[in-house]
Amino acid sequence: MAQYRIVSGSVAVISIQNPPVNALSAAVREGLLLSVRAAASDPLVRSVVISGHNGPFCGGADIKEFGNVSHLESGPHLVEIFESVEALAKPVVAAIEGFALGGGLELALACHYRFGHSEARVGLPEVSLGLLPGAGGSQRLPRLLGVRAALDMIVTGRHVAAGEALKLGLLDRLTDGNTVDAAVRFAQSAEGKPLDDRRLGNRPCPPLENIDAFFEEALIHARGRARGAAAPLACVQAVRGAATLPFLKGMELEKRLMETLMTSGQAQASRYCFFTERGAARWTTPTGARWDTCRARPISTAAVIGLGTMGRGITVALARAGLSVVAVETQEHQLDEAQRAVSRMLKGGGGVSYSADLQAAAGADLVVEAVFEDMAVKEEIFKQLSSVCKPGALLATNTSSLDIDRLASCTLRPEQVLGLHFFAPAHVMRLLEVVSGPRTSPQTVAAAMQLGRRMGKVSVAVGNCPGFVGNRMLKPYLEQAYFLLEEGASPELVDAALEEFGFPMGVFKMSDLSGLDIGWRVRKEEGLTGPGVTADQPMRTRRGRRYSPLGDLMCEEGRYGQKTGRGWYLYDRPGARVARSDPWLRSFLEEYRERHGLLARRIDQQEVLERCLYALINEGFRVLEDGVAASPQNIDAIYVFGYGWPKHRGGPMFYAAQVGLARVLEGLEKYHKAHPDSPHLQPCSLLRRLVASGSPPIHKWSEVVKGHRSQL
Ligand SMILES: CC/C=C\CC(=O)SCCNC(=O)CCNC(=O)[C@H](O)C(C)(C)COP(=O)(O)OP(=O)(O)OC[C@H]1O[C@@H](n2cnc3c(N)ncnc32)[C@H](O)[C@@H]1OP(=O)(O)O
Repeated sequence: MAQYRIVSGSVAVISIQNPPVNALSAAVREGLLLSVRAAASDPLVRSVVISGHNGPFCGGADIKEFGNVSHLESGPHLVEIFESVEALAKPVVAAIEGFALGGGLELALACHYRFGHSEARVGLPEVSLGLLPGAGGSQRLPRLLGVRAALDMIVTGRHVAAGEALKLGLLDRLTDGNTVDAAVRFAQSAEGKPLDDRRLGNRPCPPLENIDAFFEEALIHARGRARGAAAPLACVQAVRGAATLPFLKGMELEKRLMETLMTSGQAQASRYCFFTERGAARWTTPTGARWDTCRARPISTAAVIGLGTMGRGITVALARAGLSVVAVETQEHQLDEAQRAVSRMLKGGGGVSYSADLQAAAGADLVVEAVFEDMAVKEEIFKQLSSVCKPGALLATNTSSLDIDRLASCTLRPEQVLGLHFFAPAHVMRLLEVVSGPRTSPQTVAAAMQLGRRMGKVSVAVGNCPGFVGNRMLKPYLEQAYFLLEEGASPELVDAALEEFGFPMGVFKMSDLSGLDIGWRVRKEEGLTGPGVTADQPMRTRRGRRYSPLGDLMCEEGRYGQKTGRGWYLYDRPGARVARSDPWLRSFLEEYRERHGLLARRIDQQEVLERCLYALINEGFRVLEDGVAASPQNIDAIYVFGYGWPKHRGGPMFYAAQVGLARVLEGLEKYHKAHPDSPHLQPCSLLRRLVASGSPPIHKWSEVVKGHRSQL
């Protein structure tokens, strides 16, 4: 689908037409090539403008076709089309509005001139799909911008705003007006002028000194950031080809690298993440409410109660989304400090007012309570909010694990109570768990989901249970990590295995960063440790299950992690970030093992991964079984956008499918046999049923889940 028309007597305007993002589907590719040929052969046509229909220039290749070889191979290939564009003997101008991304920018690079709207953005984001710019982009961009700037864009995949693109030389001109009209005028002025120098395929790459050393360093840098992803490294190799090989040889290299990436599990996983991120917007809840059947009331004013780290971040996120926010902190000294911190983050006032009085929340459409994790305190606040707030106002808690229903019961409006579980730092992290209880109304969920989108979050609707989805699944993962320490592993060994898998941080470094005292407080609330535990109770057993008191003992020593300068690792000072091994911890673990008659054994990285990840995945199946998450895709979105699960591994449930459900089951059976006192290792019945049904692909799991739901 490409529209072809002649304007101003001599300019062929080819308009890509494939809403919503004008992706280059087989039909578009067919239409584009036919149009280019028509323009080439029509003697009346003296120049060409390529644009996108109804706004965006082009969002790139059609990602939906990638999983389907027959679709991908039908119609002309992008490389062939772009060659025809570049070879055209008449000037071709790309008129870029909205965005030119991936194949869209590669098309623009094949044009002889690029006109952009001042609000447009351009980029080669293929790397985040586990790919490289495989339609000439890796070869043409370095020839236009030079190696450094091109490599940065290709390896990071970042979107570049029009102003920067102009400075880089990626766009030739900008306009604030109608881009197509401006491009048409320009195309006419270029008619008959020589084009050889405008064809990037004809140009050499601008020279670079110490080319070998430059790429050596680029590779090391990319490897350090890639966390096991292959695409960034392939991008470096392809750009090196552009810098060192003639164009056609470089194109051959690009093709070879692309073929390897395209068929890889990593590209499949990254593509899956692209769609799970967007699919989360089509939410459903355990009570049967759906995204397409309820309308959300817009929220324009909000109050945040409690201005600790979370409350401040939430205030910033809400203000940046354009809401007018009143930030409430009853402790005056905290209020002053918070006001300064929020203003710094917002670089000014940003529509936020401050108060020490809960009454200030009276006029808000939404209240987010973000005080510390103490049920009694939260209950008291919800009681007060119920009477202070205007009718219709939504009351949300930012608890990470406490019971939403209990808080709803403290109010006279349980249908307007929900959880908004932000992740720290709340103004940065993409994930938002929108937690509904059995009495939360569909309109309340709809409003929260809409607000999440406004804040630029990946919002996932989940049901209410301890820890919701993310933290519930994290618990068995953490538990296995503690057990591994008891059995002979070190925090360094466990973290190395997880970081090699692709997590930005291993479990113990993560725990030091977020603070060991948070989990300690939750365990005290749950009666697992603290004054409620009697002296006659065995230290390593709770409620008939294996329990590791290691985290509690660390807290009793005042080792809360980075904030105290000591945790699972040692830090130079409280608040410092660089983790060093701590000889104290080694002795502490040795003494602990001796005291409890535990024999340290050799533990390898494979066991670390299988015990920690399979336990987490197993809980994911339970979450599905219970209906707390609506789909495995939602669980994966939570883990990728909130817990650092590497995108190129798709998320825990996708990973389980990729490893093979039968293998995961076998692993869990093996470990449960070795550790029968650890119920999290006992394979859950949904996993067993899926394996018994022949391990269907992930998008078919819901059929097996359906007949199987427990009543929450
Ligand atoms: C030989 C191979 C050569 C080249 C390789 C490539 O070109 S790979 C593709 C490179 N392009 C991209 O990675 C861009 C991906 N898209 C985006 O980043 C955003 O969608 C975009 C374009 C910035 C628009 O964002 P916006 O927030 O406005 O919309 P949204 O993301 O919700 O997307 C709307 C619907 O369009 C679907 N979609 C987006 N891009 C593509 C695409 N390239 N192919 C197919 N479909 C695409 C997206 O899934 C949404 O669908 P929906 O059903 O509504 O969820």
